[in-house]
Amino acid sequence: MGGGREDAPRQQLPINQFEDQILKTVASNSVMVIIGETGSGKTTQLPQILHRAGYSKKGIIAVTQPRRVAAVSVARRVAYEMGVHLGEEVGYSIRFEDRTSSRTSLKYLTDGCLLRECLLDPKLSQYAIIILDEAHERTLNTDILLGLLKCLLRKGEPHLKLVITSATLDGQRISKFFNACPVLTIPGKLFPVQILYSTERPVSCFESAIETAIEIHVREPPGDILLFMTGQEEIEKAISKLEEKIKDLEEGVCMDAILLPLHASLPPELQARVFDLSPSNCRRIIVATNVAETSLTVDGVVYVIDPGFVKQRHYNPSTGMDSLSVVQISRVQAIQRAGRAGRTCPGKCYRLYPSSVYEHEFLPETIPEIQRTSLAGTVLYLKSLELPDLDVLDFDFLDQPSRELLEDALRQLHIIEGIDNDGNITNLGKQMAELPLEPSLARALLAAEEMGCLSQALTVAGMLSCESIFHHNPSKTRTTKQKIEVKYELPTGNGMGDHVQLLQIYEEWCQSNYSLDWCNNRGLQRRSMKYAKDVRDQLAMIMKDKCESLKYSRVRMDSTVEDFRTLRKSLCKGFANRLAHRMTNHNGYRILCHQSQLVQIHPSVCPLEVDADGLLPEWVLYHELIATSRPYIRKVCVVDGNWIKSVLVELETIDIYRLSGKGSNQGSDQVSSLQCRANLETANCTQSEEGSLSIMQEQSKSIDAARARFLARKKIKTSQK
Ligand SMILES: Nc1ncnc2c1ncn2[C@@H]1O[C@H](COP(=O)(O)OP(=O)(O)OP(=O)(O)O)[C@@H](O)[C@H]1O
Repeated sequence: MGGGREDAPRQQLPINQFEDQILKTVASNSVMVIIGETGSGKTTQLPQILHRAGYSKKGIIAVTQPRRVAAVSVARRVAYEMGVHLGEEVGYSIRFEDRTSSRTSLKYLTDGCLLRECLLDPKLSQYAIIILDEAHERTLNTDILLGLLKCLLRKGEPHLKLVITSATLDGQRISKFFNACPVLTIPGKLFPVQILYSTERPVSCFESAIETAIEIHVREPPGDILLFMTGQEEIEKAISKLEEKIKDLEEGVCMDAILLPLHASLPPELQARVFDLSPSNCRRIIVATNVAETSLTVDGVVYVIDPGFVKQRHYNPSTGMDSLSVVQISRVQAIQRAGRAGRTCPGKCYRLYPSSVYEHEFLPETIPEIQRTSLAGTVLYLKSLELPDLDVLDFDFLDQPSRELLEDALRQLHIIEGIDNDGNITNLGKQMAELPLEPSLARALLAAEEMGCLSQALTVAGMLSCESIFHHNPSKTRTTKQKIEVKYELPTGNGMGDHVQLLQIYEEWCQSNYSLDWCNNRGLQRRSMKYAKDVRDQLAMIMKDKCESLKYSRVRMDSTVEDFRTLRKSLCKGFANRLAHRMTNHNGYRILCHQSQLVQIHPSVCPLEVDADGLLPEWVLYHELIATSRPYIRKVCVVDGNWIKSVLVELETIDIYRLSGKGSNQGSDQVSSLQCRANLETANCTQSEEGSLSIMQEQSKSIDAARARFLARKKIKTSQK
């Protein structure tokens, strides 16, 4: 097999038995779908098959992955199999990290990276073949790529071929989307996985997961365990619980254990630890979120524990609110999870739910992200491509997002000046789309460049890009200070909010020469700070290419109150769509852009200035509006009402009909902008628990509606069968 390393099982991988058939189909078609079981070799072998057949002489073979961890680990594996150095013939490209060279012929990259490349080269001329891998995940980016590539191939790009692969996707539906392209189904996998169901749903899934892990550890033969949890906090809790329980086990009753977390906000070097082989006579227990669900082969994993839940973000366009809720996984996800076992030897998957739940309660597929996320970035992106026949509202998506989501995106973009009154992309909008940031943050950077505070804005963008720089939520830090051993207080943001505080923290850290001790003594995670620095450096490079004011992008260490003020003004430009106004007599806020939202400042926000009556600032902007136990705004910055006057006028005049290219209308769709005005005028009414409750109810109704729409589509499909 090529000039790379030989190992028997690799030759036996099911996909390698279909080499001739795959090559014949690719040769005579521009698009094809390959459905093969988990572990059949789609991700690692298919690109090598095409490479051996000479396709990489015509251009690069690209393989997209929805997740960064997968792109990196699979590229590493394929480089190893081919016996080449990573970054040369085989490389990867993820946001803020490119490990490819002019010799690269197999390139693993995240779907987001490929989308960015389309901006610079809409014909993707350097590629011979694009493999859209893990299409079943239905990430927003993969869905956009499906539509764009369809558009590109329809125009007849003879140099380009497309292969869509999945273990569990409905191949016929994709085939129909691509004019009945051929579907090749590859049966079989290398090793069997035994599925074990619980007889009933446990009272506590968490406890049951811990017990199952301990039981496997005590009773089952050697082999690593992969346990799925819903988020970082739960993972940390599970690891300390497992630690306790393992310590309590009698000596000699079982082998040693190594506990490893795996989640997206873990820095790459710690993520990579799960791919190291375990020392002999030692069992690794990997506790992971769904980042470990697809694509990954963690050599040594024999046992998978699947509690059947996942944390899912859901955006409601009528409230502008994101909710992060724990929901049941889909059957596709359950299959993927089980597929993490049985890759290098036979395995077992413990499903902590009965088979009836799997059959009757789980959705067949995951609701596509495009139907449950804010589409401002997507719409801006599509508009920036300026394809002559592309109408964003009628873009050919595999599953159409709701009209409400698309119109919400247009409204957001108009407020931050990314599109004009007729819905056309502005020059600013084009520049925003070129930055690898969400539109609001991109707009704020551009405004900062104009106002002379680019250095500060770059720092804030870097700091906002990490999940949390604090070892713990700062509100908790204050109460458990003794435990965390915080020796020095952090800067406070001078009452102006989180953005200023983040800037002050970074500048002080910079003064300490990026010292580890400085972080430790202040309860900060050095890794997150380092990540913020890397992102800041990358953004500074990008801005340097875009404009000539690099002198401003070097880290300033001495920002003054005047600089804080300019920074806050520039943030107003980007976050004009995320402004909140305090109610007259108490500290509840109303969201401006979305029909009288009532929200509160999240406890994690740094202390804001209060007036003599104990009232918080009148105007704030926020980074996140999220429904947890109640609707909260997080990452908040104090602004001056005088800076946002033009936004308030703008909000009154938005004409959604015109924005969506349907001419002008003075009718009902203006209601929401007028509502914003009404919100301001009636801002003296009191916020009540019912207010919060009704928002939560609204949110859950919206999740239900998305689910119902999804199921309706499934029903139609079944009845057509
Ligand atoms: N890092 C690795 N270490 C050991 N074996 C590996 C590794 N990566 C892949 N393999 C072997 O190659 C097989 C095929 O992996 P590959 O990722 O190509 O499958 P796949 O069909 O893409 O699976 P999935 O649908 O789960 O992504 C694995 O089952 C395993 O036997």
